[in-house]
Amino acid sequence: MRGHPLHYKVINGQQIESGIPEIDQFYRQLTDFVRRISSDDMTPLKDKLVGVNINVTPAGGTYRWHYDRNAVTVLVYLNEVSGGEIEVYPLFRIYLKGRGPAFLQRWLDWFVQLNVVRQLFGKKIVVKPAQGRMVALRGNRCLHSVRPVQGEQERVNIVMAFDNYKDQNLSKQALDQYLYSQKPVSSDPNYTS
Ligand SMILES: O=C(O)CCC(=O)C(=O)O
Ligand SMILES: [Fe+2]
Repeated sequence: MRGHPLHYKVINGQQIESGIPEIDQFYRQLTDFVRRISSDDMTPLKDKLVGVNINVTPAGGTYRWHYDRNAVTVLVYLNEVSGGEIEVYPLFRIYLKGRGPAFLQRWLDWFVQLNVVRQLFGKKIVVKPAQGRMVALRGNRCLHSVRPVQGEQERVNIVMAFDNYKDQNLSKQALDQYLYSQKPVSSDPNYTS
């Protein structure tokens, strides 16, 4: 694959809940901490499939520049590998939060992640994966990506998503409309308000 491919395997939230319930518990126990650092009414996602995941990124795997759909993401790295650093531009998104047309948000997101824009205006933070290391970010505001994993070993981490209680209902509506409606809607629920 070329560019910044999406290249990883996922153990989803339902598999975690039945097979590794301790991790599901840990996810729910983090809620207070996330509320404190974000000063917002965050909850684990109602959607059990996507709320907590374990990502297994094989050697050579990367994760392209993106924003998460949810407000706060907490990552816990389970092993140390060479490469595989997460790169973050904190609060770099020009975020309309549904107060503008979807095409404009899509264009702003495309523009801001251009190399030249990032290099001129951004201040990048790079974090190496290490066993037990935790990273919390405003996933829908911070532009982030993962550098290629080097060596032979897979990179393994827990990804835990939190969102504002009200926003979860909104984005669920948008997703349901996207999945089930006959009407043409914006092609990607990331860009519906
Ligand atoms: O694995 C990481 O360090 C980041 C993963 C990520 O950004 C995501 O799953 O949305
Ligand atoms: Fe992400």
